[in-house]
Amino acid sequence: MERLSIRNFSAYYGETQALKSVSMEIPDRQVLALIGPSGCGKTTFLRSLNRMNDFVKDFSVEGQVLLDGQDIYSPEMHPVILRRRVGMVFQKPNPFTKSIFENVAYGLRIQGIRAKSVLKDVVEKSLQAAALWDEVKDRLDDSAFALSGGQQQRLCIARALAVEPEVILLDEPASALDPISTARIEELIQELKIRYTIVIVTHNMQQAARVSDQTVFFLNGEMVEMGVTSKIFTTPSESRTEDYITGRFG
Ligand SMILES: Nc1ncnc2c1ncn2[C@@H]1O[C@H](COP(=O)(O)OP(=O)(O)OP(=O)(O)O)[C@@H](O)[C@H]1O
Repeated sequence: MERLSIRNFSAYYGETQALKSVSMEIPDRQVLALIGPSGCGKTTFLRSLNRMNDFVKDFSVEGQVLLDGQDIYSPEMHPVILRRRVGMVFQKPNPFTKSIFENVAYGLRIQGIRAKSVLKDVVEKSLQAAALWDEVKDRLDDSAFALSGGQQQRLCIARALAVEPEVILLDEPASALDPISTARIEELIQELKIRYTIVIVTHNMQQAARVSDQTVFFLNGEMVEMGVTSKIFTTPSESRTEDYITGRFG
């Protein structure tokens, strides 16, 4: 079953068209990797899935993004609730200037949840799901900035998980991390897909091949091809995909 359906979706920054009538079905509980050369529209596409682009002046869209059948750009969809359902983790870890505990509890606090027992429970579960609990359980009151970059990124993932999203968007989540931290994030993605739908932008083709079930290749705002990752990386249907993955351009 698909979690997200994208139908003839175009996006514009003013007059500049960044996405050209993209259509795809994003299945539930799988990892979808978005690949393509710089400027092809990967980030624009990712940020369109939880309306992060609403903050960009003169940004506009055409077509539809359906989350469980509901158009996320319809007036009935509240962007704050949408972003709770479709969480996002950015390229550079961006913890808040708060304790480890309060970073994870943040989303619940803004929902008005105050009960200590509930907060503690959710913080522990989220940190466990983000594979960080064992490293931080004895110092939850320390500043988030006392953590390493890789730990901070897992903290940001825990923060996203705490509000129980359905979809997690990852924008090059490991590009600022060392190889060991990167491997941990990749392992974590494999664990998370049991429960969540994951969409990841990556410049690292080996990473896309390792972590994703399906891969989509973008070029100049156009979706060239989408398919099972092993097929895209071995026998793509389109010569433009082949040129890119074999390093002939991009
Ligand atoms: N805030 C913005 N204002 C105007 N144009 C933008 C903005 N953000 C992106 N663009 C343009 O939209 C197009 C797609 O950019 P986007 O960032 O989505 O590409 P990308 O594939 O994620 O690139 P990269 O791999 O370099 O991050 C580019 O032509 C870019 O210049």
